[in-house]
Amino acid sequence: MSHSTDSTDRTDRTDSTERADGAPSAEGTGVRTVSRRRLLGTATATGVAGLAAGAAGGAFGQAAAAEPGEPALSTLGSTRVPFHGVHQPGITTPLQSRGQLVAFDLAGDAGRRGAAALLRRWSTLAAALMAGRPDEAGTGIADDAGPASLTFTFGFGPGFFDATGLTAQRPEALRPLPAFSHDALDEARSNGDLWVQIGADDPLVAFEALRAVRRAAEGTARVRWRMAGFHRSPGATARPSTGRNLMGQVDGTNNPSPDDPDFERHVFVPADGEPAWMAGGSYAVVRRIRMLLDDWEGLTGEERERVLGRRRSDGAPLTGGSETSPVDLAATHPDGSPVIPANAHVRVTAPESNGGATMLRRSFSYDDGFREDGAPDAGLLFVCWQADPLRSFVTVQRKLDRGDALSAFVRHEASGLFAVPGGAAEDEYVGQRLLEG
Ligand SMILES: C=CC1=C(C)c2cc3[nH]c(cc4nc(cc5[nH]c(cc1n2)c(C)c5CCC(=O)O)C(CCC(=O)O)=C4C)c(C)c3C=C
Ligand SMILES: [Fe+2]
Repeated sequence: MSHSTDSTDRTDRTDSTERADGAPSAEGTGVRTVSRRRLLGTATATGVAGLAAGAAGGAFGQAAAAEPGEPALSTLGSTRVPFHGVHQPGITTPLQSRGQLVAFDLAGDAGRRGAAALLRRWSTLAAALMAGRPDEAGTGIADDAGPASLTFTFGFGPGFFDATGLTAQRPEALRPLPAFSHDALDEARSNGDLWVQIGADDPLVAFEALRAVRRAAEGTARVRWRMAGFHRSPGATARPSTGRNLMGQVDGTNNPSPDDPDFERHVFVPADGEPAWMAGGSYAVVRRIRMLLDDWEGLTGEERERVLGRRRSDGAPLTGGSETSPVDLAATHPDGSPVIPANAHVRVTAPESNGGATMLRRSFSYDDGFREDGAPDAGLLFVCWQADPLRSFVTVQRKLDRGDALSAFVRHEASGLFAVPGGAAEDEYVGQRLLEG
């Protein structure tokens, strides 16, 4: 575990107001274009950022060059992430500003053949849209935009295996999550046979992608639930920095980094792991966690910081230093009380408090308006990735359930656990090793 940069939501995106011909762009148009020289420079920058992820088999962005005589797309729009690879995209890809999470249930007569055909269609579609090729079956929602770092990530829920006659292939790690005492789960918005995570740096691109996966599923699977999330827009801050959640906290600091020697082991199923079709894959835990924002905002700034164990202003631990300084869990005040309170969220969740349990958190915020009682229906679409959910998420969530100061201000309202197979090779579709194995 490193206390270094957060690999998931920091990226070397270059903001430029130069036009394709090198002249500065018109003030106030909001359009950002880049010169070819700048574009290549940016491609290198994003490539370097991506190589860390790429070394872990993750995705990296590439800025697309414009056709001669055509204005270049902005770096933001033209950045694309490869679909094929050892791991699926959307796990180590820097977190995009828009997320669409959608779960499907297979139709009763779909069976293994129907499921295989669907995964083949989805993979073809994802590869095309992520490369910036238009969806011929669509209505052109995102016609003017580049792929904007679009990613698709496909997963299987526990029910998928019975529905396709592949019960014997169901991973041991996909056992249903235990009930936690603070859960208030809505079954209609939980679980599902299939799960698709879509990320993009443009809302229209993300929405078109959602429409496309839904259209391709027609007759084979129907939508069970859908959740839309967001994260800070690239370029919104003076320099790339860890984003904040809707409680105002810097969130993501202590994520494991692809540079950590243990990263692969913690996040991905090894090449010789079980079951064999999950090699290079990962398990995603998805939790819709509503924040009790009115209660939270009723606390003083100091109280909020003690709930978390970090400063609001810059995310530094209460034991001092900067955002990336190690959290000193042993530090005490002169009266002997711990500087990081016993029930502070960062103490309860730290790997040191959980026998080394580690997960990669890659969550979106959500805002679904107001509930009937007037309270905000907003919070975190918590998504975490790990090689072993029992060892990682379940261990930490059990501990949170027993005594986490943050728990008084959140409600877990929906839940899912999905087996996300490894990435598809060039001549493969996602899940082929399971469905044709
Ligand atoms: C079971 C796992 C976790 C759940 C559920 C969870 C919910 C949750 N977390 C925040 C905000 C923050 N969490 C932070 C750190 C952190 N959280 C978890 C796990 C879960 N969080 C871990 C493993 C860690 C890292 C611990 C460490 O190694 O120090 C932080 C601090 C900044 C950071 O490191 O990311 C914040 C902020 C919310 C709001 C939330 C539910 C809505
Ligand atoms: Fe947390």
